[in-house]
Amino acid sequence: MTTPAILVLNSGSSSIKFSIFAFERDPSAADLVCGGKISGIGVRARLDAENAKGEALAARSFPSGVTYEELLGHLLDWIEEHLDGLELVAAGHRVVHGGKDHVAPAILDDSLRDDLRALTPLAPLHQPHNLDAIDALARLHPELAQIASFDTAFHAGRSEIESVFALPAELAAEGVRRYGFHGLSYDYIASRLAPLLGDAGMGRVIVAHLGSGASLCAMSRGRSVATTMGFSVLDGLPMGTRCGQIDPGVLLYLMQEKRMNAEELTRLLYRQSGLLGLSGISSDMRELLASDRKEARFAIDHFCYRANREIGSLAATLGGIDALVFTAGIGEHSPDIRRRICASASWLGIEWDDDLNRNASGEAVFSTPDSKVAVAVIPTNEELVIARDCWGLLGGRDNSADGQAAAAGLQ
Ligand SMILES: Nc1ncnc2c1ncn2[C@@H]1O[C@H](COP(=O)(O)OP(=O)(O)O)[C@@H](O)[C@H]1O
Ligand SMILES: CC(=O)OP(=O)(O)O
Ligand SMILES: [Mg+2]
Repeated sequence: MTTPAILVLNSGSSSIKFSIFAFERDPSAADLVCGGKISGIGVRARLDAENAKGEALAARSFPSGVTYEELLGHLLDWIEEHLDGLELVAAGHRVVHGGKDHVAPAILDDSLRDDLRALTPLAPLHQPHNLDAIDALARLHPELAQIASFDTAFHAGRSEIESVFALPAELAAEGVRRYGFHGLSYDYIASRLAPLLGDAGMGRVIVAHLGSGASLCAMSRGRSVATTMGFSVLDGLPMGTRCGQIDPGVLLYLMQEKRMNAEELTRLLYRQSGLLGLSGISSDMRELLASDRKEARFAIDHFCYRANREIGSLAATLGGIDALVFTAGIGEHSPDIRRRICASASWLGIEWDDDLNRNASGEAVFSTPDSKVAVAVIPTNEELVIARDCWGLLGGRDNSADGQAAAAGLQ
């Protein structure tokens, strides 16, 4: 007897996460069979995996210089060797950019893959890796249904005022717009707001997704109202290696005076800026927090300063906030960064309990009972959102090619 299962792959800028869920009902966290990640890509890559009970299945480091493609190959080999008793019926992928046309999860076919490849210049740290994972899996399992879930989709319902740049209108019609990203993460967090925070969760909420990539999302009733990332994943907060918000005049200066071409600018803005560029030490927040060098402290100070400025801006779009929620690598694991951001945003009515913050593990509220604004940590679960998308497209129907096409409305 084999258990039907969904494999979910989430390729981020510094990590490849995976989860395998049993595919017998609309998935919940309880249907996880095993999962893990390759983390520290570009810094100190390692693979960790565990089963549903939290028991370690793999813990392995890779030599420096190992490429993203090689790591993906190692991960897929590891997964193949651990499919005992499981029959994969679908694979779901996080795809960072869906562009203006793809605003709902979809079954991958050649035409969708071509569309998504064309968006690579808008997300060069992500889109090629997302698509490479899709292609690698198609080679290993040509019959397997593959599904794309888009980071941009959660933000698709924002107002036109929020979504445009003040550029000639033809450019917006062509797709030069603010899309917003980290939508799978925000979608998951939105689903946890009411259970954890009650009415405050359904009110005006800012979610801070602070990972290698970092953004903020202002939500009202669990829907995206405004967000810090824009046309590409460069905008908004400074990140591990990305610059965040920048005056476009800087780019004109670099082109005209420094003669930088598009490739050089791409390298500078996506790979050499942010925490890495500012500190000259590392893109990894853990390493900066552990360093006593003043450059590391300055980079962290700037990161927290920018987060506070952007929280102010998003709070203005909501007319005040009822809750502030932290998630992703830094947001979930660094009480220090959470404390600093709460301290600078305390003018919004935030009061927090230091002990609760320091000891937060899993989902945790760490505001004081009198705080006007609830403050919480919610570990994100982009993989579960993707697994549910797979279920929504394929679930409850027969999983033959005909059944899948019918489920997707293709027949
Ligand atoms: N305990 C920790 N304290 C501070 N930062 C952490 C901690 N654990 C992870 N991080 C940071 O989280 C970031 C990676 O976040 P993650 O959401 O996993 O990244 P990705 O964008 O690749 O999905 C890195 O900067 C890492 O240093
Ligand atoms: C959209 C984005 O920046 O993703 P990540 O944080 O996973 O790099
Ligand atoms: Mg991520």
